[in-house]
Amino acid sequence: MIELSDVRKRYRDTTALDGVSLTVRKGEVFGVLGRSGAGKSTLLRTVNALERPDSGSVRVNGVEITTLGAGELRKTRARIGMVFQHFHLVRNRTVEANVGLPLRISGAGRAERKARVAELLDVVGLADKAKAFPGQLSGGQRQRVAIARALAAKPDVLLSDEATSALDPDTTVEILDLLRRLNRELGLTILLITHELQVVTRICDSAAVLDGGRVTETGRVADLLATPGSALGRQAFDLGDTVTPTATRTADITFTGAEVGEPVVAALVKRFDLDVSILDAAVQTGTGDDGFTVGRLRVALPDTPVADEALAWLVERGYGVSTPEGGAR
Ligand SMILES: Nc1ncnc2c1ncn2[C@@H]1O[C@H](COP(=O)(O)OP(=O)(O)OP(=O)(O)O)[C@@H](O)[C@H]1O
Repeated sequence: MIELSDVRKRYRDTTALDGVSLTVRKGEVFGVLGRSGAGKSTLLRTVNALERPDSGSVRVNGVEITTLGAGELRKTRARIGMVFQHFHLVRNRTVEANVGLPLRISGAGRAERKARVAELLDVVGLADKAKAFPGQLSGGQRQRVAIARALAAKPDVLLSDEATSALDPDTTVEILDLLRRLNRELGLTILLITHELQVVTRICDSAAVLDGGRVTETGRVADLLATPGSALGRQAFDLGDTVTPTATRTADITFTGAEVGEPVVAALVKRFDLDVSILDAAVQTGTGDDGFTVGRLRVALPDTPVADEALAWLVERGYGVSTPEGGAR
């Protein structure tokens, strides 16, 4: 659906994108996670052709957009919706006028506009706010209006530029869940950029971590979380700097949905007669890939050959085992 291949972009002495390749499949929610300055906005702007990369290929729906002329570009852009951190609504227009704006621009008649706007406001849960002005709405409601407007032209792709960064935690969750629902119900492909890990773990099927203009890891979110040594997993399971008692070793055991209920510590104690202490634990659940649960447990074990054997046994059974520094065992 969206395919970037070796995309490079420099601004004078700054390399914003340094050979970015990634694939967003049709119908998925894909998150690009990165710190400020990582290149996220530049990446998003290359996808809707607001920015032309210096080199590399950007394909949207099979169309190479880096070489399109103005007319073709307008057509392609019409199939791409966009939402922003600060909503960008027209203040002195009502909610319904804001949502109907793209339809007015594309020349839709009054009756068609009215029907479509009513439908869109219903979808985002704001049917009762049609006559309100943006200034009378909460941040979350404004973002719903912006989402309705982005959907007006029935795009195949929605690009989200930090859509929840200006919202409080509860409203963030509401907007994320709305995006997820739109993805499911409309089959909408969503590419979002964010610096918030929670956005990725909560609604994304797949993700890429962007650092210094490079993709440092990419894949399905559940797989990235389950992979020992992944940066996403390290951030998500922030197990901290737990002190290892002397004469023991520390191991991180990562488990996925199917294994969550298994008493792994009890198994180690019983089967290997080991003295195991739980130092820390965290679980991540997401709606990506129709729901996943991945957990990580930090344990202290005696530094003995039996402990080696026990950890190898866990690996054989499909658990991820790593040292807390992040290196895979
Ligand atoms: N128009 C521009 N001119 C010069 N430098 C730019 C321009 N746009 C971006 N940059 C630089 O490119 C790098 C990547 O910027 P970009 O805005 O893509 O990062 P970002 O991850 O979106 O950051 P943020 O989350 O702070 O918006 C930064 O070093 C930035 O200063």
